[in-house]
Amino acid sequence: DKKKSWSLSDFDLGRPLGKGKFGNVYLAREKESHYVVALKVLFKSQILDSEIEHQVRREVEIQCRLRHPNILRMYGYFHDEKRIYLILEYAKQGSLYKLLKERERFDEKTVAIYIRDLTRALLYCHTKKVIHRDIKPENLLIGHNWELKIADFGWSVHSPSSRRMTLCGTLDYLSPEMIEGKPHSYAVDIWSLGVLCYELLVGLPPFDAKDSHQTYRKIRYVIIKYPDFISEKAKDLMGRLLVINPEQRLPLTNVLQHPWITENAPEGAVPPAFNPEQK
Ligand SMILES: COc1ccc(/C=N/Nc2[nH]nc(C)c2C(=O)Nc2cccc(NC(C)=O)c2)cc1
Repeated sequence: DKKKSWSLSDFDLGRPLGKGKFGNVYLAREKESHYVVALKVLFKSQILDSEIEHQVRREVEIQCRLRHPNILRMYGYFHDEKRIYLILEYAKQGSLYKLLKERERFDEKTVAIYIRDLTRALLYCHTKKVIHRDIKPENLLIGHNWELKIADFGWSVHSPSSRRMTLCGTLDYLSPEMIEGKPHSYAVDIWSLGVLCYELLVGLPPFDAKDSHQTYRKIRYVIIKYPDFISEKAKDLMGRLLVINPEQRLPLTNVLQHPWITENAPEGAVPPAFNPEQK
């Protein structure tokens, strides 16, 4: 419940789920209800040194307000003298990044389901005036029933924004306007939807290159090669998302009506269970 103020003594701590730059994520169980959560522990010292306090504050205020089946819930937060603790939903299967590494790439029906669910989550975010700005496999978690959850709103902002991004992590998902430091809007999430669709189908991001200059160049001129196993309809959708001019990108509502989505992810279709032995 919202009123309660939480503290570490309310939880039994479990195994570490992952180690991040600013702290670690632990499996945890609330003592009274036995409810299982993920506790993201951030070190205040690290946050103050990196001057990302505003970013953490924004991540909390945004993620606490969002309620959607494909967005990882934040139930609350608390802090002690050294650390900030974010009480997050536990997504059992881990990151889509891990799953993609294990399976190399996914079939078109699975990818269409993930793109459908992600599009619905982004539509919801955009109605709440939130741009995620950092959609990539590392920031997408997979729940108990293999459903996709957008996590890590550390980079999200209230639109419109032209906040300079210190470029950390992969460049592969940056849109042309973000590379040029131009004011950007919701359309950056539409661009990254196209990048993600390609990477899930192929196993490599579309603008992958040996160095960042080549990646920049490929992004700015949208230089993409589609392997021949990609269907015409999938290519058509990606071609309408990976468009230089943000205004000309396919609006999210039209993504849900695209034939590749309606034919491969019909209403009610759910992601397949990935059994470890299924290769
Ligand atoms: C290493 O194998 C793993 C298998 C499953 C998990 C599940 N993580 N689930 C989560 N639920 N809510 C949150 C937040 C998380 C989470 O942050 N996971 C996480 C964090 C950092 C790295 C990873 N790594 C992987 C491989 O998933 C997962 C985490 C690790």
